[in-house]
Amino acid sequence: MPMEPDAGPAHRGPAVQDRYPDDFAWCYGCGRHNPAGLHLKTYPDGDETVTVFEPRPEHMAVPGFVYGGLIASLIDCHSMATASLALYRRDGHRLGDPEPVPRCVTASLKVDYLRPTPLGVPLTVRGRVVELGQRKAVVESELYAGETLCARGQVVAVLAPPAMTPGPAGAERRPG
Ligand SMILES: CCCCCCCC/C=C\CCCCCCCC(=O)SCCNC(=O)CCNC(=O)[C@H](O)C(C)(C)COP(=O)(O)OP(=O)(O)OC[C@H]1O[C@@H](n2cnc3c(N)ncnc32)[C@H](O)[C@@H]1OP(=O)(O)O
Repeated sequence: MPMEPDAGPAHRGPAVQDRYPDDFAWCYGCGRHNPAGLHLKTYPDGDETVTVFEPRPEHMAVPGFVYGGLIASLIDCHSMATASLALYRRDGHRLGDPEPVPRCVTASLKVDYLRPTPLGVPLTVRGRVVELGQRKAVVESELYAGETLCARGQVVAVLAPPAMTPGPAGAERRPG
């Protein structure tokens, strides 16, 4: 049976971030072109999305626990990708289609830190769209360490204006 292009993370098709336009793929959290970035990858999983990331020792808050800013970054980039995928699907596309996935920017990011997040284990972020507008999506994401729910985010994503270009024309692009 042919592999469904967005049938879920088990199939390891393209990640949402693999399909952002090149000019918009420099984000510190998830830009595939940013050599110093975290390179987060978000995959569809049915009506949800999933990102798995194992924090490094330098992502420490206190020994043994993850820095809250990293947790916010995971929820932010994962939720943007979730919103982008929902807008892409709403336009009739599936991940793997040749058209690039539209890029969203974060309008609002709220994170509830429910319990300390341990270092040394992979973290899983799961997200779902709870409101989809013409240019806007509201996404709820949950971050787990193993089976333990450690943080929950609510994020408002807005479609980036298509005509805008990042940085001066012709300039060499640098991350940051
Ligand atoms: C890196 C900065 C990029 C800035 C943009 C550059 C151009 C795009 C180029 C390339 C895109 C790729 C870039 C990669 C990005 C990587 C991810 C990040 O790190 S993002 C960085 C942090 N985020 C910002 O810096 C956004 C700054 N804010 C804004 O630019 C505007 O406020 C923006 C675009 C978010 C909205 O402005 P409006 O004038 O286009 O649209 P309105 O009408 O105000 O809002 C649209 C809908 O969103 C709701 N909304 C807006 N702000 C909200 C808020 N704070 N809370 C709740 N809802 C909000 C509104 O109520 C409205 O909802 P209703 O359609 O009426 O239902």
